[in-house]
Amino acid sequence: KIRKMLSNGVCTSNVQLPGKVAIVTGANTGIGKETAKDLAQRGARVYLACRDVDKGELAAREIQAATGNSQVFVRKLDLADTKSIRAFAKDFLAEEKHLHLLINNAGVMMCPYSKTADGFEMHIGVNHLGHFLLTHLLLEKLKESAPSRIVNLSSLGHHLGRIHFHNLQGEKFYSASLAYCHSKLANILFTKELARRLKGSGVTTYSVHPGTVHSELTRHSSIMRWLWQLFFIFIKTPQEGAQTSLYCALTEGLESLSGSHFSDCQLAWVSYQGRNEIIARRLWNVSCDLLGLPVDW
Ligand SMILES: NC(=O)C1=CN([C@@H]2O[C@H](COP(=O)(O)OP(=O)(O)OC[C@H]3O[C@@H](n4cnc5c(N)ncnc54)[C@H](OP(=O)(O)O)[C@@H]3O)[C@@H](O)[C@H]2O)C=CC1
Ligand SMILES: CC1=C(/C=C/C(C)=C/C=C/C(C)=C/C=O)C(C)(C)CCC1
Repeated sequence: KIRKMLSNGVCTSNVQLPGKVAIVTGANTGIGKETAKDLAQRGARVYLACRDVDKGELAAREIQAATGNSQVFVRKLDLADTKSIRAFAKDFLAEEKHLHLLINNAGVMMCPYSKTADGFEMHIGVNHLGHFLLTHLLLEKLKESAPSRIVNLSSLGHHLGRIHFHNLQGEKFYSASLAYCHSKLANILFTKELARRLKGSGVTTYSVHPGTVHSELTRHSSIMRWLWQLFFIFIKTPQEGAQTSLYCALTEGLESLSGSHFSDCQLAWVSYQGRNEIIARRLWNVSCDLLGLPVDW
């Protein structure tokens, strides 16, 4: 009861999604799985974009059984490898005529220093650059399918984040927890800049702090796992953690708030850096440069 009282924010939308197509990244577990389940329950065709297809298949079967929706598919997507991201997008674009919801949910936290296949530091590489490239590759389809939405999972931790352009890959100095926060700030800046560029396109975008949620995110930190267990009463279930993503994906009339940050199904405060349009534009340009993309898309 106490936890229910503390975990504010329930997506109360009754919107049904027959004929709608959604992608949820990192949907084999945690918040992503619950988000995918809810979208499937509403009748959407849901693609679980997972780096481990076997884990994805288990989740898909569970979702199909729970919702009675057989239109739940698993596709391989490793956000730590731009080749995998491009292959995922190519196959999806060949397979589907529409894309109405892109939930950029997958994430890693507090990894020991490591690099993606393309040499990016793991947090910025997976959490920001991977989703940046994925969004780029799917944007035309989202525009063609408008009204459509992109939801980016960020975190309260973005408040501790800074974009150190001279050390974006953590090569000069590295802290596993701060690297996570930097990448979550990048998610917010990406959302803001994307919203600005998408004005009038019918595609809107939102960033989300899901709350503090029981999941596998703490896998790299025994202290975090211990804290989560000790204070379990304050920690949301993945289903509760999915509510703000669902709110942003489904709530009618949210279009004018494109680019905003949400927590507990309401507008949430963003750090000073997270509101800085100059940093947002510079991060956009640097991200395009790193990924070999044109700046205007
Ligand atoms: N839990 C929390 O308290 C909070 C979570 N968030 C954010 O919510 C989002 C979901 O997290 P949560 O459900 O808690 O965490 P989980 O660790 O439970 O789930 C993360 C998902 O991301 C996937 N993933 C990780 N790396 C990659 C990759 N390289 N390519 C594709 N998928 C990948 C994981 O796959 P696999 O199972 O194969 O590892 C898993 O499916 C994250 O973006 C996180 O930052 C924000 C604030 C708080
Ligand atoms: C201070 C405090 C807590 C708060 C933890 C917070 C605020 C964690 C945030 C985690 C994030 C943002 C993770 C992923 O992005 C607990 C553990 C509830 C227990 C009580 C003491």
